[in-house]
Amino acid sequence: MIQLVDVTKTFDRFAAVKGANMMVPKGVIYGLLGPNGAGKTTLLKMMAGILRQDRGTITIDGEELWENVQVKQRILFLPDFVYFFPHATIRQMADFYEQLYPSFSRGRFLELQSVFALDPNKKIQQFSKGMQRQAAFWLAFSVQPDVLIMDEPLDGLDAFVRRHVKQLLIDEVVEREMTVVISSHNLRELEDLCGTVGLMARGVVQLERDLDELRAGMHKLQLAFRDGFPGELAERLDIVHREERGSIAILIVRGEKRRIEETVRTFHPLILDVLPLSLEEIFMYEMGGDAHVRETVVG
Ligand SMILES: Nc1ncnc2c1ncn2[C@@H]1O[C@H](COP(=O)(O)OP(=O)(O)OP(=O)(O)O)[C@@H](O)[C@H]1O
Repeated sequence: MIQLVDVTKTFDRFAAVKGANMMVPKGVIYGLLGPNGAGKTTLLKMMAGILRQDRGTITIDGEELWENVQVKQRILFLPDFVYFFPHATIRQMADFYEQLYPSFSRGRFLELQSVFALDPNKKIQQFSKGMQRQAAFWLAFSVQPDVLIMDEPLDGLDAFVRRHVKQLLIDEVVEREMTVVISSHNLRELEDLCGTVGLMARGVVQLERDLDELRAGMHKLQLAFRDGFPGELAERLDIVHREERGSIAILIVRGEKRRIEETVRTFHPLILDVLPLSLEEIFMYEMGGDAHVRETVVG
């Protein structure tokens, strides 16, 4: 489990991360969402032990991270701009990773050659940007880390490779209980991958949600009543949004579907339809007040 408590990082008096709290259980894929400049990269670098926080604590399975070699050997960080030694080939980088990480698996490296289809003896700098990113994934999966932290890693990968990489991530989580933290400014990019999403804005993790719970906790209703919408019903529901289209009322309501239906039925509606909401719609309503964050994250 990764835990951040009251973590702050300031650059030249500018607080990029301001008292952030975050909890990532073992064996989940956690999506860190947020607009440009929200503080995601700064937070991930601290979580990977590359940057030191000014205040607060970061622990992995209860152990302090900073300058703790044993803990850091279990973590791999994939930055948004991946660095390779000048003139190095994938094979040479693999040799380097093998020295650095006791968990590096030569067998896994050879196995993944068929997935990534890159020449391991070619200089990485001669690959295209997307191919270099694939090389970084190939090496990362060969390291078999307990914790994989990635900063917008899917940018620049074509749809085919992206699907393969997502599947490999899911397999590693299911088979080895690897913990994954992945940042993006696009909810759509993460929704088929992540179980939990944290939303970061202005240096703070504003909300953390389990996506299944989020989906189960908000619904869209279409309702009609013989004598207009009963005022008492509005008081008994947790209404996030309401609009009228002729005699039909459209409501966005927080709560469990069965309970909402039971409550509405006691008012004898002529029409009661409960419609599913997309994750994007749910996020939009959850972040109602913050139009900038909402637009950047859900597009
Ligand atoms: N080394 C640094 N020195 C000064 N300011 C920095 C430094 N690194 C980050 N910042 C500032 O901290 C804020 C957060 O930056 P960060 O890169 O963490 O955001 P982000 O959420 O990853 O953004 P993006 O989605 O654009 O990559 C920005 O205002 C940035 O200018």
